[in-house]
Amino acid sequence: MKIVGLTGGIGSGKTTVAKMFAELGVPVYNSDLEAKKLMHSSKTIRNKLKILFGESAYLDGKLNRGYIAKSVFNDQDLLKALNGIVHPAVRRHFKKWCKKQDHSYVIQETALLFENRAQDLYDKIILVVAPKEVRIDRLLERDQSTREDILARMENQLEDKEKIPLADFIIKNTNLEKTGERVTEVNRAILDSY
Ligand SMILES: CC(C)(COP(=O)(O)OP(=O)(O)OC[C@H]1O[C@@H](n2cnc3c(N)ncnc32)[C@H](O)[C@@H]1O)[C@@H](O)C(=O)NCCC(=O)NCCS
Ligand SMILES: Nc1ncnc2c1ncn2[C@@H]1O[C@H](COP(=O)(O)OP(=O)(O)OP(=O)(O)O)[C@@H](O)[C@H]1O
Repeated sequence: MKIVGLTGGIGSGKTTVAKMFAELGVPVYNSDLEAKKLMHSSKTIRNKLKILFGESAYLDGKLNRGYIAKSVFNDQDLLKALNGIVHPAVRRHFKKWCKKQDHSYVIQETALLFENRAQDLYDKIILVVAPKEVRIDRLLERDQSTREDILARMENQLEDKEKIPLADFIIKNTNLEKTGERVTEVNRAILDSY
């Protein structure tokens, strides 16, 4: 079974594109979602996060996302420490998940693929792109975040122009119908390449 990475900057439309692949029968692993589940369910991770962020890491037993986000996206060392706790656990969990899938390829949706220099873990890499201002507008509409919050996350991610030469397939996501057509095309190209 081949492993395909699906990445893109914040608000590019990774999850939207991942759902389109899932509709074509491709098993999809959402790293953001699974990371959060692990941060909730793993006692080891909970304890490490409490040491790093104090008791405020959890609020009423639930991950205090707002507090953690505010802390890490303005502090590189803290962000590195958080990534160092969460990312290895996600990698282990993903490997186990893969063993349960039955398809010629699976997709791992992950925001920080190139940032983590994880290219070698994948057989193919799909990059979702959209203009920065479009991404910001989408996020302002979707979340309660401010422009400043969004820019702080973007600053911890590579620019599209740095990622484009490193990807096998680019999906430009500005028009949903065209994105759907491109997803069908990329799925076919991946199936034909094995
Ligand atoms: C800081 C947290 C609590 C904020 O939660 P929140 O629900 O607001 O955001 P969510 O996880 O849905 O991420 C939304 C987007 O933010 C960006 N983002 C998230 N984590 C990071 C990070 N470590 N570095 C840069 N950008 C990030 C990505 O574009 C991501 O798609 C959360 O993102 C987190 O726990 N991050 C650390 C784990 C991680 O790196 N996850 C991403 C890949 S495994
Ligand atoms: N082509 C599009 N046209 C209009 N809206 C879109 C399009 N693609 C995605 N959206 C909307 O933009 C927002 C961001 O999309 P999505 O959640 O798929 O991005 P993401 O890259 O997974 O985001 P994040 O990095 O925050 O996880 C969502 O509200 C989604 O419905």
